[in-house]
Amino acid sequence: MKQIITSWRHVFKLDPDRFLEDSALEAVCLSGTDAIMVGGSDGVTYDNTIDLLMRIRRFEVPCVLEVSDLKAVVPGFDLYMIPIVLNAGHPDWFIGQHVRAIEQYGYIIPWEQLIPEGYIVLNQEATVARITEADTALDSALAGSYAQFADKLLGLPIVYVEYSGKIGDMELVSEVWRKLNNSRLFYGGGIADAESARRAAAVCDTVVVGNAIYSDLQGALETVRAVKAGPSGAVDPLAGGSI
Ligand SMILES: CC(C)=CCC/C(C)=C/CC/C(C)=C/CC/C(C)=C/CC/C(C)=C/CC/C(C)=C/CC/C(C)=C/COP(=O)(O)OP(=O)(O)O
Ligand SMILES: O=P(O)(O)OC[C@@H](O)CO
Ligand SMILES: [Mg+2]
Repeated sequence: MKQIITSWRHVFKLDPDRFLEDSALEAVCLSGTDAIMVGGSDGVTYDNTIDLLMRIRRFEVPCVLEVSDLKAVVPGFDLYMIPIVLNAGHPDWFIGQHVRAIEQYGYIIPWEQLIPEGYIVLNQEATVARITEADTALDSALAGSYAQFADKLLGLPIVYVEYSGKIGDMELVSEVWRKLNNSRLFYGGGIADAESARRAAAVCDTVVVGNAIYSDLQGALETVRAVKAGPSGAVDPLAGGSI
């Protein structure tokens, strides 16, 4: 099942702490996106997570939880994404919380459902940067070195360039992508319409769209087709997949 991530080109990230009416959730789940990722950097609780999971489960789209708080780990997701913040200013966000989680819950962890993600956090205004005290002042070369560390030394399946809340430097993203051999590159941050989606899709493996779902649903929905269409503009009927 973990293999499924290699077919993802587009992912919508839904925040359990934000309101989304039923019609909007339906449009997101039926949009043709490859997966729904549930997660946020704060305000995520067991109750708001299970509520959102139950609403998404009315649809067939794969649904994964990005774990940011142990108290909000809900059973029933297809996969559990485990963020490791490579450029965190405090080791808690790289290894500390993870080891404590394993110490506490190791006996019930469904390892075959866990996928680690090596985050490179680059927007210093984002909550995730503040919480993890991330060193966001990286140039392309240094970001590429973090990526190589994650890919070649740690063997992580995903490197995630995170600009949450703003559009990133696509030259830097492209440089990071060139440095990867085995890890997939996820890009997230400020993708809000077809044009920004196309530019990101050209320099990464998987485009993640979050905030736009809440601020401009129509623009967010257009990103699916833009990402899947590829550079020629033609939609690949074989792209995407299901569990
Ligand atoms: C089914 C079952 C019983 C499962 C048990 C599974 C289990 C207990 C597994 C534990 C395994 C494990 C090792 C867990 C790690 C625990 C943990 C809490 C690790 C820390 C994760 C971390 C580094 C969090 C920091 C924040 C972060 C990177 C969040 C990721 C999501 C993100 C960046 C969202 C952006 O959110 P947004 O709200 O948009 O933020 P901004 O405001 O910044 O834009
Ligand atoms: O919310 P946006 O800016 O789209 O970013 C998506 C995702 O990378 C957030 O973790
Ligand atoms: Mg967000």
